[in-house]
Amino acid sequence: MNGGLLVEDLTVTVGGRRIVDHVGLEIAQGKAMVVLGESGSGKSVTARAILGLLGRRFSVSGHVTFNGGPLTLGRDVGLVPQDHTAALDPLRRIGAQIGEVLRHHGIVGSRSQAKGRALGLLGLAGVRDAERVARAYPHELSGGLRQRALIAVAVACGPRLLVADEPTSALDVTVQAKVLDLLRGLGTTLLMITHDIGVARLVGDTVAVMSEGRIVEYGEARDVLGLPGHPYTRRLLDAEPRPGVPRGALAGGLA
Ligand SMILES: Nc1ncnc2c1ncn2[C@@H]1O[C@H](COP(=O)(O)OP(=O)(O)OP(=O)(O)O)[C@@H](O)[C@H]1O
Repeated sequence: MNGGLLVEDLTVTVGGRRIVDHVGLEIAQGKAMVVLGESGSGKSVTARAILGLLGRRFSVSGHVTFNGGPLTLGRDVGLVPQDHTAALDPLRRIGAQIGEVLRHHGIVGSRSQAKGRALGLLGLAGVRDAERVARAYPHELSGGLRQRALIAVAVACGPRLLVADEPTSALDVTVQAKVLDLLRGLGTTLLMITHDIGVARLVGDTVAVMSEGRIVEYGEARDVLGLPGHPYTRRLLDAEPRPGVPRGALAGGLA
């Protein structure tokens, strides 16, 4: 593969326990992959291992390449974290937090340049009233706006890969759909982690289903979510609330 993300044979152990087990993933440039699985299946640890963000307690092996070379956090890849309350500094205005990322990476030299650029990034993240949001402290904003602010931070350095870990799980359904649309529309290669099949349907070109640290099923989203081959995927799909379909119908029908 020439472009995109390639993860080969990724294994993570902690305290003698293997929590990610020989995981391989491939995302073509500009495409979106969703890693889907229940809580504790190893999705977040996989994402953090790919980004090199796991602490020393974790032992990590395997290969990660992006566009054929090593992956550099900040320059190549932006992270949209799960918890927008914890990820923003409560004591600093949103504009200053975005500006700091821009200056830290040498993208702008002066404070006034940083300010202008921060407003542009908030606009890109779908914020209509960028001036007001830039002046606000995190607690003055809705969850949806805080998540958009984090997207602005994540895309500040023009990354070609975005990793988003449950980016909309704290948002209500309408805001969730808008933020997912936005992430999808940015055109970067996207790795999204979720336990929500609805999110996987909206975002994924491809879907990898994870259970107990392993990828149990992997393929085009329409195939994996339309006609799942693995019993675990069928159980996940069957637990999805859908109007008019009795629970158990899918697992029973395909088993
Ligand atoms: N710091 C840690 N020390 C020890 N074990 C950990 C640590 N972090 C995660 N784990 C274990 O690794 C496994 C995978 O966790 P992970 O957070 O990747 O799951 P997940 O699929 O992302 O779940 P969730 O959706 O709840 O975040 C779990 O069994 C978890 O207990």
